[in-house]
Amino acid sequence: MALLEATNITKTFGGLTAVNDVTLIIEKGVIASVIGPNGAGKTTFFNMLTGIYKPDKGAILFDGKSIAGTRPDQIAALGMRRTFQNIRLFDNMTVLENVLVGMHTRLHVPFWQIIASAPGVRREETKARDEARERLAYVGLDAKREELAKNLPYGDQRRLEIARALAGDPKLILLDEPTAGMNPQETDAATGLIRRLRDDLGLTVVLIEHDMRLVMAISERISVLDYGTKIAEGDAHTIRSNPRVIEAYLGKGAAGAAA
Ligand SMILES: Nc1ncnc2c1ncn2[C@@H]1O[C@H](COP(=O)(O)OP(=O)(O)OP(=O)(O)O)[C@@H](O)[C@H]1O
Repeated sequence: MALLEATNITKTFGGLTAVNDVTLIIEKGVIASVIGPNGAGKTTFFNMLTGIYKPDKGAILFDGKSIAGTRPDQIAALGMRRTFQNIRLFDNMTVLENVLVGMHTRLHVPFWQIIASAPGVRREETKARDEARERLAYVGLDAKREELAKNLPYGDQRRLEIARALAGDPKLILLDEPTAGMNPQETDAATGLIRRLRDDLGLTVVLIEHDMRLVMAISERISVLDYGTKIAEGDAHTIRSNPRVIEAYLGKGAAGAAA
């Protein structure tokens, strides 16, 4: 069974169809990418998967459960986590606190115990801190855990977003432009990290990415959106030579010129 099955989903904003009847099936354990020119509907698509928008039409099954229209926090608790195109960290919190926030869906103490600062709460807190530090160590940021998020270099902020997404022990992680704004060294490090998420942690990874070198190197399956419609799908070799994809990126007539 696929981990994620989004079937025929559509989202319109006023007169604009941002995502048009798109189907995406993600098998467990793959690294997949969704690509397409600016405004193609990629982020809107992610926003429907993660509950930020409800699709106007279509079905989304995650791990066998129907989730279209489910709240983002509930979807996160089911094991689908994401990072954002525009980094969304709590700037004035420390690196460690940012990861602890990501774990809130998993704390198992009732609200009244938190108010009363009961021993059970302290135990949970210690456990949560240990786990958060483990995630930070995994992305290489444990030594910076007491720094404010806003003071981290850009590449570290993106890694912190990944650590926070990992804090919920997800099954599926959606990365929206994980290397945007990175220099080549940071991009190489991020590529290695994304591979390890799958190879070491067994996660399923779906990314939106504009860096074609990264997409082609890392993805087993690539889906291409253009004006909200899926125009191609397949492995890197298939996508690279698809005339509709070349046209979408380079304009009409480009496919012939590129051949
Ligand atoms: N909340 C919204 N209200 C109105 N229009 C929107 C909204 N969100 C997205 N759109 C429009 O939907 C279309 C798809 O946008 P989306 O951000 O999903 O594209 P994208 O492929 O992620 O683009 P980029 O690569 O530039 O991030 C665009 O025309 C965009 O202007």
